[in-house]
Amino acid sequence: MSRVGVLLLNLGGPDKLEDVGPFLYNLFSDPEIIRLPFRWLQKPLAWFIASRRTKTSQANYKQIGGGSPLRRITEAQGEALKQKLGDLGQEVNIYVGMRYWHPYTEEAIAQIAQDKIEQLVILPLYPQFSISTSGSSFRLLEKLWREQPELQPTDYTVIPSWYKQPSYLQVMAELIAQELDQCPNPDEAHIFFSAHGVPKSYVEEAGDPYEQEIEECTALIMQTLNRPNLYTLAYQSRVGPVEWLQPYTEDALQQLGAQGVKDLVVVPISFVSEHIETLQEIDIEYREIAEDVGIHNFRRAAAPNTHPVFIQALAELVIESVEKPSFKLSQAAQMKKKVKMYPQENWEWGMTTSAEVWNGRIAMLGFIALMIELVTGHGLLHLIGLLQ
Ligand SMILES: C=CC1=C(C)c2cc3[nH]c(cc4nc(cc5[nH]c(cc1n2)c(C)c5CCC(=O)O)C(CCC(=O)O)=C4C)c(C)c3C=C
Ligand SMILES: [Fe+2]
Ligand SMILES: [Fe+2]
Repeated sequence: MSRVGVLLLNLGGPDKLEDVGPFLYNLFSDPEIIRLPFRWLQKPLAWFIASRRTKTSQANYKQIGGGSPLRRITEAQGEALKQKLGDLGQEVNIYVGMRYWHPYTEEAIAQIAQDKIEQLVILPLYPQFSISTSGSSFRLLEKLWREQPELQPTDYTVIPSWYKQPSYLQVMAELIAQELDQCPNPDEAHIFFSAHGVPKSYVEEAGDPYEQEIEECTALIMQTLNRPNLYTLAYQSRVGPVEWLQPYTEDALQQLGAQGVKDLVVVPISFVSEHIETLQEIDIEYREIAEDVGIHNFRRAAAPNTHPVFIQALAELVIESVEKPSFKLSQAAQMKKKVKMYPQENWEWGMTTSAEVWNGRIAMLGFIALMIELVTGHGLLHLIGLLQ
């Protein structure tokens, strides 16, 4: 029997307040998070935005105990999954690969090679695909294995997205029902799906399937729940002044308040663990907005975390993917053929470095323009909304 490993991909989060600055720098250095026409601009801009955001972000992390619970929860999910798969007769090693903080994806793949894993299942802990999340992690894996082919396991398979998985839909429905049943009139409470947003251009220009997968997922959860409640889908956590997917959570809450909604169950939909956007943004910021507009019974469905039905869902995904023919990172790219990844690379998944096309003179002029803009606060990046 071959040695099987499961690589859980996740975003990562700062463990303590001092980590917030470097974590934000890593995040904004990712061209799948800030899409710029020039690669050389990425690092200076990441440094600039991270420095400006660190204080606010630290204040938010302070409100949830001084750090992200993401590592702890992801590792607990991994432990529970290993146990569950063992019970089902499938012995596996579990690895956690975070995109922007420890334990980094680089560390995970080094360990996978050291453990001589022959068959690897790559499972992103994002139910829906986005260029900015699973796409970014897949791209990193491709790059790492291209640079160090000796680290690549003999066989691997990717699960690109899994929002239709029946046990996942079931756990989401159960978590919502639990909150509805605490309301005075359970059928009258409004269900409010709050998905993490992405800039609108990701969907409209780069072909990110994220919005469509979120909409489909929401409808499937409502079908599984099978209750008569009205529901809304909105997008949270907008960063910067460019347009993101709409409606924005804060606007939708105000609208529902104005319509006289009193009981609300918020459902975080794009992430499977508690993190800063659930514990701080929803539980503190959005609750305050809701209460101000008269929504007095504001409840939130818990994230699936280590709920046994959720762990069952992950186990089913792994078992199915081991049995099926393997699905490669290049196929994940092909499947999303219209998905444009790095803008610097001519909007393709491949590694053609178009940066070389830009001659030194243009780069130097651009660099001077950036420096002037950072000092004066005026210029093209402010105009197109990349700087505030
Ligand atoms: C499916 C989930 C997520 C999508 C899509 C996503 C896109 C996205 N995020 C930013 C900017 C930030 N994200 C930050 C934290 C953060 N993001 C997600 C998930 C998605 N992001 C999670 C789970 C977390 C939190 C990790 C934790 O610490 O618990 C942050 C840092 C926090 C803050 O300062 O608010 C930023 C910044 C962009 C720009 C983007 C799409 C382009
Ligand atoms: Fe984010
Ligand atoms: Fe946020």
